[in-house]
Amino acid sequence: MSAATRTEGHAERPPSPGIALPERPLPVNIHLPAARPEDEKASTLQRPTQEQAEDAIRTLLLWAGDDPNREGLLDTPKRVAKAYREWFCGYEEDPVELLARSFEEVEGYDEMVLLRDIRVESMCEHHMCPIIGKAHIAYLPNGRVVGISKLARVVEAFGKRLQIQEKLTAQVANVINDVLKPKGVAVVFEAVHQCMTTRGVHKTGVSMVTSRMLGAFRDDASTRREFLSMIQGSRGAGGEG
Ligand SMILES: Nc1nc2c(ncn2[C@@H]2O[C@H](COP(=O)(O)OP(=O)(O)OP(=O)(O)O)[C@@H](O)[C@H]2O)c(=O)[nH]1
Ligand SMILES: [Zn+2]
Repeated sequence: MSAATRTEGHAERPPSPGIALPERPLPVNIHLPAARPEDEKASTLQRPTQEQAEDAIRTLLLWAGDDPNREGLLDTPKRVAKAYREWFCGYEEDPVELLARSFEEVEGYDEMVLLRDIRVESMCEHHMCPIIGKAHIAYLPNGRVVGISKLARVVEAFGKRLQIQEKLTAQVANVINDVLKPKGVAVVFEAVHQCMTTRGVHKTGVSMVTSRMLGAFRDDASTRREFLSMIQGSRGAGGEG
């Protein structure tokens, strides 16, 4: 379906005041990092206008079987377009930049740093349904540490995109490893996929667990065990989704 699809009655719609648009303008070109350098060209896309995005949502309202021109739905395209700015704000973030500032005055601290139970809100790229859960991130510093909130920000930056959980897990671990160059990184995600609970197979109480271990966490079983035992008490995706 084209994002620019128009629906009947669009021209007669009254203006819909009252919904403030986000202040920060979106870049017109969408640049997605290419998996391989040869894909670089194909990954630059033109962003539709706000009007085109709202038209696309009107089309989906019709597709759902409702009338986009009834009073309750008049502002919905604008609201949904605004909500997309929140749900997908990760595309505007650079995770490398988030980790750029680190601190070396750590008095030789070289034990594990663990951030447990980081709330995860992502969106499944197959159905555009929420993925809700928790992440646990640990690393073994190699002379420097990062501000601890930055690890949670990295989860946000990759989470607030269209994802599959395996890729999300790998991206978080890889960027910490690449930028901080620690002795090891361990990342575990536990999440409920609403595409499995609210539709399709309709299985509730199921969470998906993914992990990526790098460096010492991959090579040394006792380091990995220590990490796993430290997150043991907080297992579970949080009962949501
Ligand atoms: N591996 C993986 N699969 C996911 C993730 N999120 C959703 N899926 C699955 O992606 C699959 C897409 O399967 P398809 O057969 O193409 O889509 P579908 O017909 O809607 O599948 P059903 O969900 O089984 O109804 C489904 O099995 C989903 O459960 C994820 O993060 N990782
Ligand atoms: Zn899905």
